[in-house]
Amino acid sequence: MSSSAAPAASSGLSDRQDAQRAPGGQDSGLGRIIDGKALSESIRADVARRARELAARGVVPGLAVVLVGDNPASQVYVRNKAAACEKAGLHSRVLRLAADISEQALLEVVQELNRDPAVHGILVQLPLPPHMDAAKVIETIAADKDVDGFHVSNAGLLMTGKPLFRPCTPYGIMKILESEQVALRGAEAVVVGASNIVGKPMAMLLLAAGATVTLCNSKTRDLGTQTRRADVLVVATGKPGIVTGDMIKPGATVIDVGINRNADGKLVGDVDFESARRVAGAITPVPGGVGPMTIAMLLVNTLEAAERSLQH
Ligand SMILES: Nc1nc2c(c(=O)[nH]1)N[C@@H](CN(C=O)c1ccc(C(=O)N[C@@H](CCC(=O)O)C(=O)O)cc1)CN2
Repeated sequence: MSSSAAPAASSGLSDRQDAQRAPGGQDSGLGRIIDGKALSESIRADVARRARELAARGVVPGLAVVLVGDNPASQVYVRNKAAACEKAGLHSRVLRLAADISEQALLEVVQELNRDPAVHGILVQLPLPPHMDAAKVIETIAADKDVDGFHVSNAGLLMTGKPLFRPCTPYGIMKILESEQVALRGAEAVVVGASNIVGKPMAMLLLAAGATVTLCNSKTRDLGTQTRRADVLVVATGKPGIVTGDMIKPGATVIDVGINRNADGKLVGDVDFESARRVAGAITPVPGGVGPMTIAMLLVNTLEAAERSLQH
């Protein structure tokens, strides 16, 4: 990590990052580990409080989760979503469908949920089996129940600066940056990975917050030249170790979205954590960084869908 301790305005670091440096401008040598689990728990507690207020007005927020097939990771995520709902006082319904169900039958399940007034939020767990057109399935979800924020209408609203539902992972990352007091206005933000679920909406949210955004993809030449400019670096490629410490600007905030299992069965991100931590000002770990925030923000989106239902 850099040994200079310039003020936040010129270093590109948050106040908290600068404050963390030792007196005399000496660094500890390691970036701080951002605790996404703790932050997600405080958000979930707030959702629980708001859900109790809604319940007092006669509305229990309801989430329907559709799981097609038996992908082991998806089964865990869906179980965790249902458990998180229950803990926060939200009602959840999990619909488990066989891997060989027809696309038409799945669309009918979604349409039925669209009509159900007790269901405020609907999500179809991804990935879907290969015989399904995921985009078609997502477009079938009513946009005002699309708590994943993946529907083309919600993508358009986000792009034009009037978001209804923000996709949960990028939304969770924005909450992490806010809680870390990272100054985004005028900051250089680099997003590696241009998926519809994470990279593209992430770029939109950072842009809306005033950052200058570079969105890299799998064809970006000399990735390190781009990433080394970043005050805020978000990596979401699904490629373990694609970003190493030498590709990071000293003091940068590094957000690792990757969840990969290495040869030893250990979960690792897309960022090489050990080398990155020697350069970054702060970094999210895997596990315990972005992942828990994804589920917390799903609860927020579901709760807000239910709150909006009272306004109609
Ligand atoms: N319909 C959707 N499908 C998928 C989404 C999504 O947001 N909507 N995102 C991912 C999976 N996902 C949620 O669905 C998800 C992934 C990881 C975590 C998480 O908490 N990870 C933990 C580690 C968990 C483990 O031990 O495996 C962590 O990072 O600490 C939550 C949600 C793809 N599909």
